[in-house]
Parts: sequence; structure tokens; C-alpha cells
Amino acid sequence: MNLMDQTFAQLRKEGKAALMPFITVGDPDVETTLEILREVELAGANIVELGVPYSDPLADGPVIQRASERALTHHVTIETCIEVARLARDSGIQMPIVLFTYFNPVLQTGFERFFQLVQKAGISGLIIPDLPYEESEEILHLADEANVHLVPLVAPTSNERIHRIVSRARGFIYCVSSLGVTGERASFAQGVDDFIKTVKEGTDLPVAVGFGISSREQAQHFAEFCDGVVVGSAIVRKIEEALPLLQSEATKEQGLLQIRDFVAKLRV
Ligand SMILES: O=P(O)(O)OC[C@@H](O)[C@@H](O)c1c[nH]c2ccccc12
Repeated sequence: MNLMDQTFAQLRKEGKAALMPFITVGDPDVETTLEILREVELAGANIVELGVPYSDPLADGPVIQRASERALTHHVTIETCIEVARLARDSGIQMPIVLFTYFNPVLQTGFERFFQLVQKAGISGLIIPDLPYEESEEILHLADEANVHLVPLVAPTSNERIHRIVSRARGFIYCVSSLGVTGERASFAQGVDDFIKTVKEGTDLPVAVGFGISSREQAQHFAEFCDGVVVGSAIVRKIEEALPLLQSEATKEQGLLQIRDFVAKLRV
């Protein structure tokens, strides 16, 4: 069984939603990413999205773009990110890991090598926001063979496509709360809750929501009817704010603690 399925099943029994942080690998550096992963798990995160930094991130807002830029100065590649997942596993991190990457780095790695590495690293899921529909059949097949869930994104504008997308989803369904790019939002468009509830009615798979969630109140609101809540930019911003602390050995612990405290507050 895929580890992600076990996590969602356990949380469902407890009547809880998964807290799912997104962090960019290599921000500020690979070693610190591993430390942040540990803090995030200690804070109560249930599943983590590991973001592959990319130079042309279509759907990323400014906060995650800046994180990518910082990571890319250390030449962090998709293979580095997969290796970080493997190291996280080896160092005892237990939460399931979802690799979040644009399609081009996957293409460049080559499907065969990519899925071999992903499987060996113990990665549970894969999100590729710009995966072209024509390629998705082949990727889905390879992912199934590697026991990795290819998680689809659905947006309020997906309309009639929702049914088709949901019918071949694996792991969970990621509902994008809003259009545009990632980033914290003070409020959500009307109809978001109904959109998510409609998706939920059409599937037995867990349904998670992301895009714009940055506060405990917002997380709490969505946790009432979603199986998972993704928080990206708000956490990545915390990491950015903690950079001066993280960059000196004398204050690193303090920086890590700030990140842990922030994530712990999102745990509802
Ligand atoms: O940053 P936010 O607004 O909390 O949104 C989640 C998010 O960062 C993560 O899931 C994500 C990062 N890049 C994306 C591109 C498309 C969809 C989702 C994402």
C-alpha cells in the first residue's frame, strides 16, 4: 500500500484533515531543507509537498518564485530534490512525500530514470501542474508501475473536465481554491466551498485544497469539509523571514523553531 493512502485512512478515522506544507527544495540550501522537513513533521504536518525549483514557474507567485531563485543559485536540480526525499526517509522522516515539479525537468531526466529514482527514494506522490493531457496517459501508467500516485489539480474553471480528471485520479485530488498564481490571500472567491464539495461528491478519494491559505482560521475553515489543506507561500515566506537566522550556526536553531511554531499553529 502507498504510504499516502495509509496516512489519509488514519486521519479519516480520527476525523482530521491532513496538514500539507509545501516547501521549495534548496531554499536556502539542501541541508537546511532536510532540517526544515524535520521541524515541519514535528509541528504536526502529515504530508509534505517538496517543490522542485524551476526557472519558469507558470503558476507560482512571487514568494515561491523567490524561493526557487535562491535554490537555483545552488544548482538544485530535480535529481537533487529526489535525493533530498531519499535522505529524509533515511534520516527517519515518516510523513509521505509528494514531489511537486513542472513537466520539463521530468522530460529532461527521461521517464525511465525519473521513475526509477522516485521509486527508490520512497516518494509517495507526484504533482505536475503543467503536464500536457497527451502525455498524462503514459505518465500515469509509469507512475502506477512505480507505486507513486499521480495527483491531479482541479480548478473551479475545470467544469466538465472535473469528472474526467477525477475518474483517473490517484492518491488525492488537489482542488485549487483560486485562479491565478500561488500566494496568500485575505479572502476566497465565493463558490469555492461549493466547488470543493462538488468534487468531493464525485469521488471516494481524499480531496485537498490549496492556493492562498495562510492562517489558522483559513486552515480551520477548509479542514471542516476537506481531507487536506495545503499551505505553501505562507510557510515559504516564514522561511524567507528566518533566513538571517538560518544562515548563521549560532542562530540556526532559533530560525528553525520559528518555522516549526508557525506550522504548528496551522495544525487544527
Ligand atoms: O502557496 P499557496 O498559495 O499556499 O499555494 C500552494 C502551493 O504553493 C503549492 O501547492 C504550489 C506551488 N506551486 C504550484 C503551482 C500550481 C499549483 C500549486 C502549487
